[in-house]
Amino acid sequence: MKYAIYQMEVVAADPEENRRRVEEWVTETVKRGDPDTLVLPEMWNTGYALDKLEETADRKEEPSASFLSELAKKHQVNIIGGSIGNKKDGRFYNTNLVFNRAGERVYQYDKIHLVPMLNEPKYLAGGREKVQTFELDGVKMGLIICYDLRFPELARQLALLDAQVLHIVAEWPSARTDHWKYLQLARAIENQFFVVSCNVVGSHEGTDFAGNSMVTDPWGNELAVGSNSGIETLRAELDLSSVEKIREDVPVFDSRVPEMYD
Ligand SMILES: NC(=O)CCC(=O)C(=O)O
Repeated sequence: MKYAIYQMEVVAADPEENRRRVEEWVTETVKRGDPDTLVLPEMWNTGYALDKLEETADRKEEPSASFLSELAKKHQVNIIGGSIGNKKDGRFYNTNLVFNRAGERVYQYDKIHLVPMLNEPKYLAGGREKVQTFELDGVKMGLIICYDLRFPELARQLALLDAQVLHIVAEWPSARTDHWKYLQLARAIENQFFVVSCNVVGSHEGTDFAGNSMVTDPWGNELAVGSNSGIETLRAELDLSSVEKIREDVPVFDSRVPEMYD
């Protein structure tokens, strides 16, 4: 499966401009290569201007859901739609959306863990639905959002549901770049699946974002890494047969003793 990842700069509180950037990137990226799956970052519509969500956030995933669905259908490409600032049932959420090549929404997830360092608990409600897998082109996959990466239980839950690829969409600050990179390697190695991440660059109100979007294979090899501060398209091709091979060579899942952990 061929990936293209948009390490973008999000304009805080300007969803229209961000949609323009995403549409231009999707069109150019599909024209220049032949990706199967595109990946966008966290909160790509509103950025981290959380005090402006009343004016800028989607309402029940619109207009982002229709926008992404149309792009997926038009270009016949799967889209891991990062996440969006989203209002539903009177509260704001950090909501992920995934679309297949037919433009069908195959997954939706609200970020569970709210990050205190970016004031999320003051403005957002945390999702309370368990993570699930979804399928794109017959491959089982999972997704978590940024701070969720620090909670290994989520990634393990997805591995136990047989995910072959974990996506992480993020706006991770450069103050903790090492954590961002090492935690991804750990999640890939301990769960023996691919980890595909998409972070942003640029800054908002004194917080610089770390770039370093990554593709890591189930052995912990880095197949692609973005720069610290450049707007970039990362491309990588995943050989999904390596998941089974590595799980045979180092049979972690057969060696588990779940009654000792639960
Ligand atoms: N957007 C985020 O969730 C940032 C997470 C973060 O800064 C950290 O875990 O450190």
